Amino acid sequence: MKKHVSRSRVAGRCRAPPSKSYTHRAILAAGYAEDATVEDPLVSADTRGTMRAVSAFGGKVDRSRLDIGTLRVEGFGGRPDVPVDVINCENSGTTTRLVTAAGALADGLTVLTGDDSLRSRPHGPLLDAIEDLGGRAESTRRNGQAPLVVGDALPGGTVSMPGDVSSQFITALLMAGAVTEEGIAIDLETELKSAPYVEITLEVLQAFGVDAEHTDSGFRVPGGQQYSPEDGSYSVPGDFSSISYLAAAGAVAADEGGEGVLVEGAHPSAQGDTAIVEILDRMGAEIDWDEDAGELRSAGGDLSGIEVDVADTPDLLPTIAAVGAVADGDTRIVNCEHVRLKETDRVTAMAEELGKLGAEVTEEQDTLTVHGGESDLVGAEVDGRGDHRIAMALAVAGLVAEGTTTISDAEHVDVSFPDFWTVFDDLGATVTNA
Ligand SMILES: O=C(O)C1=C[C@@H](OP(=O)(O)O)[C@@H](O)[C@H](O)C1
Ligand SMILES: C=C(OP(=O)(O)O)C(=O)O
Repeated sequence: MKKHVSRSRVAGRCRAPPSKSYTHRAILAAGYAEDATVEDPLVSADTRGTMRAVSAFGGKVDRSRLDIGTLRVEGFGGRPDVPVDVINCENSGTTTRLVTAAGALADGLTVLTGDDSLRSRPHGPLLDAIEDLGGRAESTRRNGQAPLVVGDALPGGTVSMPGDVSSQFITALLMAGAVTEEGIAIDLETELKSAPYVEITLEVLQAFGVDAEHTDSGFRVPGGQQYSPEDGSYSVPGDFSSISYLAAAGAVAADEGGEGVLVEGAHPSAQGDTAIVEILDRMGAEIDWDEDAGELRSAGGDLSGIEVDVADTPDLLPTIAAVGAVADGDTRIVNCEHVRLKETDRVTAMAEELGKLGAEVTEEQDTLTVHGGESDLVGAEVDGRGDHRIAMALAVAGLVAEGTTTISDAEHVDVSFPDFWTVFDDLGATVTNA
């Protein structure tokens, strides 16, 4: 599906969708539990994958009360059953990694696959770790990519693994490790990238009554634990990766000193992507975050380029690049090599797609520099590359580009922000179907 976005101004109130990262963890944690409700979950293509996995493992996911924001999960209670069929994780890396470790707990084999993008993403270090911990974990093509076959009742133990490919490997092992006999200790061989996502995991584990902790060399979770949330329920906060597009829209296309874009549901949490507030502020946008009210207001200003380190916040790269294309001077996005391992290589994707709009961009392996203000952006046909974040970031650039920008693969917003186009339109963006 293609969407046309024409140059427009935005303003008004909107609501952040619930966090994808918290929702995945809460649904799987509820699966590990006997019984739990997840309040305000994100229901999107990716989180439906995690729901399917919990069902495949013998849990029951009751969606009948989603109209009031409640997802009821009757868990499989500890070790999962052996699924009767292959689990299709579609486009979701989080589902794949978290379910790989869960499947390794079962007394049999679980087979996981996904779409073309997912089947090109790396899982090797997680598979090696599971093997080292006494389980079975193989890639059918022996290239570390899905389809994957995992199982054989992972007993746990201590394992060394790199931390610079995906933090989801750590999250997966911590969540599964809690129900192993021996627990799991992870020694990191490299620096940890995307570290705040492991903090999200620790926060959710704690809310489900599971102990896990940092160690000098990595993380540790004792075995033999039971998942059980206080009061039987867990409530999901708003998603700051999704908020980044709304705040960025305000920064590039809401009048300075005006009402701006006001995002509700923006409460503080462990999400590293709350850094978007400080980043847009440093770039010169008018940003006010009322943390108690959970309201973030963003309006325009004289934007200028800055240097941003995305080691902890890979999902912000497309947003920052889009704003950088509008700002004066260079925006240098450093430490971004791991952003090449997402739904698509987002470093190349943003360099090439912003280039089609007339931006000058220099791509290096670990750095993306957007030379803003060199020339005005001009609407063009751009490719969403089957990647929700590329499509949404290009929509932000489309607000400023002269004329009309046509974005392909626009339906992929369903992965993390299903209402994106409606919310964008309600804020005043001129969006039409192609
Ligand atoms: O654990 C999570 O919820 C996520 C971790 C990050 O991935 P990596 O740890 O692979 O960088 C992030 O990019 C992804 O969107 C969600
Ligand atoms: C990379 C992402 O998610 P996942 O790894 O779950 O596919 C994302 O949402 O940007």
